[in-house]
Amino acid sequence: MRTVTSHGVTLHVQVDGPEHGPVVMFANSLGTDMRVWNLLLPFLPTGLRIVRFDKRGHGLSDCPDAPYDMDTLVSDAEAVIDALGLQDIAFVGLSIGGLIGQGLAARRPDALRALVLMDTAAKIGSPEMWQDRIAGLRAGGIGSMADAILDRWFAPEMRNDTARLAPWRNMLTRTPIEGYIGCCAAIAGADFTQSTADLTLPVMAMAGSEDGSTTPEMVQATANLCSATFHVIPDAGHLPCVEAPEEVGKLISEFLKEVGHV
Ligand SMILES: O=C(O)CC1=CCC(=O)O1
Repeated sequence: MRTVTSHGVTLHVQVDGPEHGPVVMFANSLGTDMRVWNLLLPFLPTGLRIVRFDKRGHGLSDCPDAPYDMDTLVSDAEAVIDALGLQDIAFVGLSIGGLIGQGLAARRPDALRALVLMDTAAKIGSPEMWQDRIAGLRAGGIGSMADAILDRWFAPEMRNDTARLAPWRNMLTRTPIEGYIGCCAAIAGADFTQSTADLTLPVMAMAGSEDGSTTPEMVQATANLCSATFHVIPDAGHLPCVEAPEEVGKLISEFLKEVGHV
């Protein structure tokens, strides 16, 4: 376990693999922490230097009061890159993590060599939708919305498997409310349509066929913006790295080979 400080906020960082291995850096989604990648990692090539961090307000990172903005979340990822001296990074971003990845690719073309956009888009939802969610969270807490959120996260087979679902429900409902709301506010204000259209690095995008949050159509529209290849993961929702880790691992491994990262 390591820590990096960004704007006075301590971020929890985990680095695994050989010091000089090709770097793959991950950014997780709203209401999850870096453990969302645990099932996927065994399906990636050996010898990678795997860098994960908990974005502010999530996991073991500090949780300042809401609201946050996307510029700050991108700066947090940049602080991790600079503190660890990372270069030639293949960045994998899930949902809000994919927004962070798009912002980072535009801001730090010197540091990123490839981007994987997983169940994300250049713009997710509308500011009104996020303000409504924030109002609901302030009124009833995350628990009051957990069923609706899990319906978007997972396809029916996993949703109906109480034991398999339990750790993810617990991860979601144990997310600090300020951290969750802070990130909702950041998503509400983020629109990378223009800068993502200007990206020149290789990008691969994917979406779970049953994703109720960033639908395959939304993800494909963002893939088209930046000439990314696009894949649909059958029978998976918003977190295909959890529901279909082997298939996601195969796609990422092939992409890393295609771009000469491994
Ligand atoms: O809760 C959702 O709708 C899923 C989601 C949207 C952005 C994110 O990171 O997760």
